[in-house]
Amino acid sequence: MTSTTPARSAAQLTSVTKTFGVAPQEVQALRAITVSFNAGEFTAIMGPSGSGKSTLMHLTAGLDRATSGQILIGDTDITALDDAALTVLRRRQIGFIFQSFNLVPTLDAMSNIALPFELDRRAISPEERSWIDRLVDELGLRDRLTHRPHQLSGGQQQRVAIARALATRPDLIFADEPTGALDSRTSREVLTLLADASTKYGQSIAMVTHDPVAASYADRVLFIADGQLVHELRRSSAEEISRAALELETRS
Ligand SMILES: Nc1ncnc2c1ncn2[C@@H]1O[C@H](COP(=O)(O)OP(=O)(O)OP(=O)(O)O)[C@@H](O)[C@H]1O
Repeated sequence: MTSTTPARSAAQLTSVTKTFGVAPQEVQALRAITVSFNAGEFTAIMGPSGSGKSTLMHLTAGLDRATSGQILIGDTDITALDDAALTVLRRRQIGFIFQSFNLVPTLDAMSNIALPFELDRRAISPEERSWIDRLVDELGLRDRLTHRPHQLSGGQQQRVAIARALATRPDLIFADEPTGALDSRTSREVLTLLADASTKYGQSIAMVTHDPVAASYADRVLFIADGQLVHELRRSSAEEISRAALELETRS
């Protein structure tokens, strides 16, 4: 993308708040957050434990509802959608990579990868088939396709989860600590693949991580503290990201 091309927003949050529970026990998990995730951009989300990272991701992905504010996915205001419409939008436009992989234990690797199509009750087109073939090869899963999750290593399970999230080429991908369970070599492969998905295929990736090395693969890093956006860095080294995180922690 050149600097003259206006960035297309894959998701836009405006003054989004999220409150859990009721007074006097209520928790303000997000406090009037305004942020956009552009198409083709890889964003890392960092912040201390309990700062609201997962909540931000879950609301933007339509897995939970905001207390107030507006969330656009593409041009659609998801805060105005009913649950059925939200489920369809999520299935078609959003991919998830959870820390726990969320693979179906009774299905083999290929069936897990094809699950989003199955759930959407549609056949895989020839074009999609060749894309999936490519993912399978790039992720080194070719000789593991008939294995079920318990027959795969943690890193292989994570790669199946990543192939599944990318298979339908969703506009937006959310990843919660995607490299948490991986060794450093597999982590690098996974992060490179996520970065490629954004640059080569225009997908918008939002990744929650505690790891400055993982965050250094992103185009920008958002720092959240106490439910608010407190800092943002453009592409930075792991050292710069660590330093910023440390400064923000000592400030609070
Ligand atoms: N379902 C819930 N009910 C009540 N409080 C919640 C709920 N989910 C999150 N919270 C609270 O909201 C705040 C933000 O939580 P969140 O999980 O978004 O933080 P996080 O930054 O992702 O933390 P971590 O890095 O530890 O995963 C925390 O104080 C948490 O206890």
